[in-house]
Amino acid sequence: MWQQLMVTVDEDLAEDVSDALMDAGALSVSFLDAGDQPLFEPPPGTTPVWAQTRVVGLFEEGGDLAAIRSALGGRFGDERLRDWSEEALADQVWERTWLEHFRPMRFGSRLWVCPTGFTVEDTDAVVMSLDPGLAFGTGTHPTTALCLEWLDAADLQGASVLDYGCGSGILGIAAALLGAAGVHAVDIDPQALAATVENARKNRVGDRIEVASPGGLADFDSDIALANILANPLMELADALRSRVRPGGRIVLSGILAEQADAVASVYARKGFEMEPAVFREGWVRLAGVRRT
Ligand SMILES: C[S@@+](CC[C@H](N)C(=O)[O-])C[C@H]1O[C@@H](n2cnc3c(N)ncnc32)[C@H](O)[C@@H]1O
Repeated sequence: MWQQLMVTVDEDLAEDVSDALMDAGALSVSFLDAGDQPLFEPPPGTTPVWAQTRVVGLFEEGGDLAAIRSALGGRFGDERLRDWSEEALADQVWERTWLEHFRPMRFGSRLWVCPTGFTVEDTDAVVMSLDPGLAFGTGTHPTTALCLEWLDAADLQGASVLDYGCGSGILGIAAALLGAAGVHAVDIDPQALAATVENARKNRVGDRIEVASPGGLADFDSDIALANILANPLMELADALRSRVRPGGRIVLSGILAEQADAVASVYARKGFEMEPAVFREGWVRLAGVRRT
């Protein structure tokens, strides 16, 4: 058994209360919209913000939740911590719980990502079955979705693809299912490489996907390199990624916040890529470009 401790706070206090719950021994902390209060109208290109957040700490059975409540009240003020509640939870596999809310999703015109056990009633569909394990990449994040839509619209027949920062392997596997002849999938996280191998096997493209850590990457030139990481590592990796894209080949970058798009695009333009206009979604950006010949 486990126990959950929940409290509603104003949005600006949520991070501090989360840190305090972790310091008090929480195994994880998550944020929920606190319910029916109005959503602030988000300015274009930014992520919506809720006025109040329900902060949920997960603890092992037997922890003294009353003492934790009292300590947080003393630190932040009881009046700022509203609607405390506690709940006992039965044992379950936590990293899989979210899969209950994961449903088939379509990206572009024909590419679908489906949790194991679901089917898609569309005869033209290209369907990826996905269990991300502990690695990032289900298609629910806007940056992954932007890359999947780019792949759906591209001609990948016979292409050589690099998936740099592969996470669950979602982008490389999508490329293989859409016709790529070979994919190199790279990550610094061994769990991501393990998830990619397993997901590639499940989607019957294991023979076309090679996984490696950045230092173990084989010598090759790709037609397309995808990297959904974050703006700073993408700028640091510009030379390494350029060296993996053949002249005339394409680069697709995401994990970039809207306000970082110009900086990342100009680094890649300086490295010899003809950059296209950025595509924006929910405060995130996808950049794409062609390596000049
Ligand atoms: C945001 S996730 C993207 C996962 C997946 N490609 C997607 O689009 O959903 C970023 C991944 O990049 C990996 N990563 C971060 N920095 C890296 C680096 N310098 N080299 C290789 N992988 C890196 C992380 O471990 C993580 O799995």
